[in-house]
Amino acid sequence: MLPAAPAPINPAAAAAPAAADRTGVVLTLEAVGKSFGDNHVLRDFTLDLHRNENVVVLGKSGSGKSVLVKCIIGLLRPDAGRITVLGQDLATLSHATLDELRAHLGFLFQSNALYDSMTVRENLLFPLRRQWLAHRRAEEAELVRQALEDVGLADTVDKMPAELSGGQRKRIALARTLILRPEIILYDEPTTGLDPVTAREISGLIRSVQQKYNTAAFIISHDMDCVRLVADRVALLADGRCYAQGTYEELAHDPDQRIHEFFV
Ligand SMILES: Nc1ncnc2c1ncn2[C@@H]1O[C@H](COP(=O)(O)OP(=O)(O)OP(=O)(O)O)[C@@H](O)[C@H]1O
Repeated sequence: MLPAAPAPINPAAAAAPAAADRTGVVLTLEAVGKSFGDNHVLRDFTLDLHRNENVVVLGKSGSGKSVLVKCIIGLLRPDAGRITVLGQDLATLSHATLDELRAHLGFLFQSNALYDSMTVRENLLFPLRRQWLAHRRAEEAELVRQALEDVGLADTVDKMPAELSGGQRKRIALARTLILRPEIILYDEPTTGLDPVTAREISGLIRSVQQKYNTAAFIISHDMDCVRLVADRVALLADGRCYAQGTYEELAHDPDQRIHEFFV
């Protein structure tokens, strides 16, 4: 069971799992290229993500992080290279198969994308019903309870999003993602707009989710405190490629100026 929020994050609990099983590759980006006219946003971008691994992609504004995420979820088609998600080459998939594959991916958007006119319970039920998991109807209440407990907000089930704080809305958005038990979660700037304490709690929660569900996460973040807390590996996107990758500590001590400037 995950620690109830908003318990202070224990740095030890937020550390990388010591004996994590990282044998399986769940996402492969091989020499991915994407241009818009003369704007060559991605050129030869290569990166792997393993099961139970959190990879954070760093990059300057406009470097192509969102384009990369859109390519991974099949909203944009790369001009070059190959993207394999859970063993499936995206370029070969029909719309229907791509939709099925997306059911194994969770997204946490910067905006949270909660439905304001729905209660927390209805927000959580929405993805279940959209995925036509009708056979699970009997379990729905339990799934909602478990997902809310995972994010430490079991008592908010009948509230409206407008009644919640920014940090609570982020947690509910994560609960809504977790309810489908995704194998990979994509986080887009998960701590943007939150105060430092709440941001740290969300970072701890990202770690807790990883440890409880063995999920892999592909995380876009500018918040270096979040990066330090959640990343097993950091990849730097520059000039359209994976300019450098390593642990937070490795990159933080790299003398290369282009890497160093993110860590000062
Ligand atoms: N649909 C599109 N059509 C044309 N150009 C696009 C499109 N989507 C993105 N771009 C361009 O691709 C480049 C990278 O954009 P992207 O949004 O991926 O940057 P980012 O790294 O996510 O930036 P930020 O950190 O500011 O969100 C930008 O020059 C942008 O104008």
